[in-house]
Amino acid sequence: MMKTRGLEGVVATKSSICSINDGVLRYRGYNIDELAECSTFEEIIYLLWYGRLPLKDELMALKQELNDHVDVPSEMFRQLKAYPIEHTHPMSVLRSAVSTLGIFDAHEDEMNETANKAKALRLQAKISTIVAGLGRVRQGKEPIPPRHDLSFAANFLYMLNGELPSEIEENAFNRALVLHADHELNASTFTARVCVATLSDVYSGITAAIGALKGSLHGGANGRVMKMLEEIGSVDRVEAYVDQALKEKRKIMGFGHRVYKNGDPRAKHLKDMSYQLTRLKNEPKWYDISIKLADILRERKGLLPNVDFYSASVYHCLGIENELFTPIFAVSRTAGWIAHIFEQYNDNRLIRPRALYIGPESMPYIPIEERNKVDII
Ligand SMILES: CC(=O)SCCNC(=O)CCNC(=O)[C@H](O)C(C)(C)COP(=O)(O)OP(=O)(O)OC[C@H]1O[C@@H](n2cnc3c(N)ncnc32)[C@H](O)[C@@H]1OP(=O)(O)O
Ligand SMILES: O=C([O-])CC(=O)C(=O)O
Repeated sequence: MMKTRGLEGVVATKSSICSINDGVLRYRGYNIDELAECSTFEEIIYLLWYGRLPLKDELMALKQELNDHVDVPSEMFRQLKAYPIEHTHPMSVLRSAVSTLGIFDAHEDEMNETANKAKALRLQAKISTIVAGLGRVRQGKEPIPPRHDLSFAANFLYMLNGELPSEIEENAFNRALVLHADHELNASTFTARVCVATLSDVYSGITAAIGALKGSLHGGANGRVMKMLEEIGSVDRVEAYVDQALKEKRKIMGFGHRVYKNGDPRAKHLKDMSYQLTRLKNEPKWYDISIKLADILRERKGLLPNVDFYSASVYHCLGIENELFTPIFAVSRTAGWIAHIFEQYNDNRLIRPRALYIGPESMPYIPIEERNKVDII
């Protein structure tokens, strides 16, 4: 029986989508550094789903298809407004919204490659509209209908902020989407694969994955990073904050990683973007606090920033509220989840491990009339 806590180091499946070897992250063999510099999120969707980079016309066709499906049923937003949004985390709303989207899809339970690809496309296009609309509704504003002529990144920022992003903003958001798109067998991807390995549908797989991404040990850390930076407030308060947190044995959000022990290769890109955007928006303190925090944690605990750390100040500078950071992570990771769902369907076997039972054995059943505490504990 396997006894590794949290399945650390366990190889649970074969995959040709994403690799992490010697601290180097690759999508389908392409180094993340090169993809972050050169590619668009639409290209990454193609790469993850179809296994190779697209040709020009293939990329055009994918962009067209995404744009064709970017509208969501008006009923979706009516439902969204009916949720008690003021006191519900947007990840919970998103979890319900994606599940609802499945209900509106007449082909939800159709199980063949063509139908699954069509559902994936609809989901990837619409999840962006839902998250941007949710961001608006949370601020008491009306959702803005998507445009059909913009890049994935620009359309999201347009639907959220009501104005076209600058080139710098569009590029930064595109790069963040590229960097978050997939990450081997992380907890939410594993969840999606377990779900669809029962031959459940794509919407169920993504809904399950959203539930897993929400947690603070996973994607839920990014919003909490910004909350922490705000709580710290200035560079001269960083040291005292870290001392107190470590004394109370609190986890510092955005640091540490199960797989990377010498640093997350995505963090340096987000760090550069954080520097650029905090200067551009005249809010340098978020970067300065982040740098000091990272220096102290490296010195004291050998802990290094993960993908969630610098993405916080990046999103903040793009005018996005903290609570929407994790839903945005989900918009990007949907590309990876879907690639893994396809891979799972293509060579499926039910995922059903065993547990090492450590509870009591051979307990005699005592009828309730005769039961007392001593007999049952
Ligand atoms: C997209 C993503 O999911 S990236 C991860 C996002 N999550 C976070 O940023 C939350 C903060 N980080 C963490 O909780 C962890 O580092 C995780 C969940 C990412 C990895 O967890 P694990 O691989 O299980 O490592 P584990 O929690 O056992 O940590 C090992 C040691 O480092 C410490 N440690 C790890 N991360 C942190 C942290 N962020 N702050 C303080 N201490 C930490 C642990 O307390 C533990 O110390 P101990 O051995 O003295 O008990
Ligand atoms: O791989 C992990 O465990 C978490 C992570 O960084 C991600 O999902 O991007």
